[in-house]
Amino acid sequence: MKAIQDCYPPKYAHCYGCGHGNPAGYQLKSYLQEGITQARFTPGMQYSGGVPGHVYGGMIASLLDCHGTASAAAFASHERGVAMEEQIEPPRFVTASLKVDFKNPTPQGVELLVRGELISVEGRKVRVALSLHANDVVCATGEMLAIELRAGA
Ligand SMILES: CCCCCCCCCCCC(=O)SCCNC(=O)CCNC(=O)[C@H](O)C(C)(C)COP(=O)(O)OP(=O)(O)OC[C@H]1O[C@@H](n2cnc3c(N)ncnc32)[C@H](O)[C@@H]1OP(=O)(O)O
Repeated sequence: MKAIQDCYPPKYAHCYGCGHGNPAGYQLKSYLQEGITQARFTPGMQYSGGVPGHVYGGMIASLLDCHGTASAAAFASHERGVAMEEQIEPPRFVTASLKVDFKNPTPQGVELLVRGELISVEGRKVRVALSLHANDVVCATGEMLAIELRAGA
């Protein structure tokens, strides 16, 4: 199955978190299946937070950020009745607002699961509920407002 980010054309594939054309980035891969988006990622040990053994909060926020915009593009496409991979120019969403709640420490050295669920689509605005899990524990939740860029932007 093709990842949502792998549908981004090369000129939009340089995002540090999710661009498949950025060899120094995370190259996050998100998938839409049965109405839910999911991504899996294991941060390197250099992304240590202040407490030994815990992941840095900025890393967690960036995973929610990149998974959220990918989710918004996939959800909006689905609402329009077309899959991401069927489009030459899929919709481009950027983060206007991202709220993160850190619920539990996120352990290092563990594969993290990031999930997204559609809250609403209102014109160019897509709201996505996000969560990040480690060992089946919810470590963070979030809510994103993603905005579709205007044509030609
Ligand atoms: C093909 C694959 C590509 C793939 C591309 C790959 C992208 C990967 C992105 C990774 C995630 C990121 O880090 S993205 C990078 C971080 N984000 C950014 O740099 C975005 C910076 N901000 C902007 O460029 C701009 O503010 C935009 C594009 C978000 C919105 O500007 P605009 O297009 O002029 O739209 P504007 O009229 O202002 O707003 C539209 C509607 O949204 C509302 N709105 C706007 N901002 C907010 C806000 N913060 N909180 C609440 N509501 C807001 C407005 O009230 C309005 O509602 P109403 O009046 O219509 O009701």
